[in-house]
Amino acid sequence: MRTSIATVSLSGSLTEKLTAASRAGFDGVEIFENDLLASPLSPREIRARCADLGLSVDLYQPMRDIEAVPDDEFGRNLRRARHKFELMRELGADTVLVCSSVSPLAIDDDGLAAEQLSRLAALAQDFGIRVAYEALAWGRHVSTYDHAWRIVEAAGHPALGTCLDSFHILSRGSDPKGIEDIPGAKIFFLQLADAPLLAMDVLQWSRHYRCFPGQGGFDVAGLVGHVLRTGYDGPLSLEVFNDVFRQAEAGPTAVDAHRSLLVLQEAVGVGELPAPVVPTGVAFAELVTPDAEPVSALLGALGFARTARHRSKPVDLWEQGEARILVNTGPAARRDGTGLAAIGLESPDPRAAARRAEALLAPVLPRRRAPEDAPLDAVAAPDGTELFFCATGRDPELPDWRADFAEVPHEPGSAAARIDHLALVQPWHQYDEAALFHRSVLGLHAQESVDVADPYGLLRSRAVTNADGSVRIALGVGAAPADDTLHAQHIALAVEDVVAAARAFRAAGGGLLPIPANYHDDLAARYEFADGELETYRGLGILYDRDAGGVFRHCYTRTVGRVFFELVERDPGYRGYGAQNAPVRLAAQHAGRPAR
Ligand SMILES: O=C(O)c1ccc(O)c(O)c1
Ligand SMILES: [Mg+2]
Repeated sequence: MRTSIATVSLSGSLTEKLTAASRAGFDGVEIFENDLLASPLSPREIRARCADLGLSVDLYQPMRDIEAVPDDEFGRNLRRARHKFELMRELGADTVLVCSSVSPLAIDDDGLAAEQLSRLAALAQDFGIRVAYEALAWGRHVSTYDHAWRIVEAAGHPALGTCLDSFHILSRGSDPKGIEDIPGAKIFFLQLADAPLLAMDVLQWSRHYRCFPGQGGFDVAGLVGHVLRTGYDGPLSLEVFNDVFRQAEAGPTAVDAHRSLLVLQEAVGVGELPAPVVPTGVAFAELVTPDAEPVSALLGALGFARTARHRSKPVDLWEQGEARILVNTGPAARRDGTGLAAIGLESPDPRAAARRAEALLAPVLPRRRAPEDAPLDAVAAPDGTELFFCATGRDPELPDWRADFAEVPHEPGSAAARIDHLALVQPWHQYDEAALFHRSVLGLHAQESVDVADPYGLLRSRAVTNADGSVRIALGVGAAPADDTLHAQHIALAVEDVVAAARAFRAAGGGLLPIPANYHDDLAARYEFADGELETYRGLGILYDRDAGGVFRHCYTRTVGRVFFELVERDPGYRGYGAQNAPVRLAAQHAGRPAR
């Protein structure tokens, strides 16, 4: 289907918005009047720019407070409309959106509304323009889509149809099934937006919190299904008022937006995307560091052995049980400092996984870094993390990343560990995008978002997982840029006995994050422990959580650069990540930071 986006959904000048929409692959745009008014380009020049960019002008909007008013007022409205229709002719836009009136002058009289809209449509028709009437959820007398349709139907003018907007329909709790009672040819336009489920005034909700389909709590795909069954054949158009997107760079937002429509079309059974290939485990996590020494010391104390070295690059492989960490001291590290740069995901079909990612607009990374390297499929996540699709030692037909590594002499490791989860820091404006990306590109399931108090801000975190929990990625975002997200990036290792692992780590010279005594005093109030158990936790800085499925015990290492490790002992039924304890952890990490 054709895809379109309202210019209000993107940041920047009108030309920046148009360029971003075109680059991301949209077919058309809805031009918001304010964007046009503020543009130095004339309507004709805007039309030419859109044509150059391969964009059609699918809608001009909005016209407000037109209908159901006293006759003299309506006369003035028609005069205003004539001006706009002349402008639209220059602009090359053939459909105008009219929002249901919010004016105190509007009269609660459907007959009058129908008659005046019909007169407006007659004028529009002279200009070759169609009028699409939309019910705003906060309209004065018309606030539901079925009401707007009844008025359009009563008007009975060929140049008058309705515009459906998923936000207005779903925020009001209207049943979208009734859409199927509208003839598709009378649905002149379809605007799509999702939103998080919030209990707030609907106007504020609409103007500040809309998001792209799949990023909120509405069943937008279900609504689109109803619309398609009417025979609607216009574009799927995104109209998203969102405070974050207003500030974020238009280019990435437009890509995010277009991805949401690709996923939506897949959900309603139109368009063709390669099927998701869900990862089945974590092959490795890759740290980059300009200084291998502290990272090696940390890994050594955690029980990892350096088992192999890359044949052509400054990359070491460290292993412990099933957990594998690559330590890369190449050029990227000198630029970015110590951090988590890449994740290897076990994939049943690495090529197909990459094809889906590419179809969903993920940047594809070169398959071969050097002529002698194994050809690996990899893409970049929105936060820049490189995702490698791996087949580790599974199939001689598939390239194995380990073939690039030559074993080095090492002691056999004793401890058993695997990667329980990885926590990534998202850019502040890409939290929703990150969840949609991991869900749609990787086929992971997104858990509820949790808010965690940080002494200097708020951390929001949302985990994406596969069905058996062998892939768990926590996507976090801090309120404050850069500095306060310092302590969110980490690698959590699942161990069989966290007490033994913490003791061994400490005995090997590792530094555990100290946890305040108040925390353990509170644990004593909340739970009953065996004799000495709590004292053990207190001594090691082990935190404790419990849900219906079981117990979670965990502790943290000191931070190196932007990354730290967590040791976790998870009962199989426990689903969380100890979010309950995260404020204490964050405070302890801040307290332990060198003074600035
Ligand atoms: O918030 C508004 O005023 C507004 C304007 C035009 C729309 O299409 C809409 O859904 C909302
Ligand atoms: Mg709308």
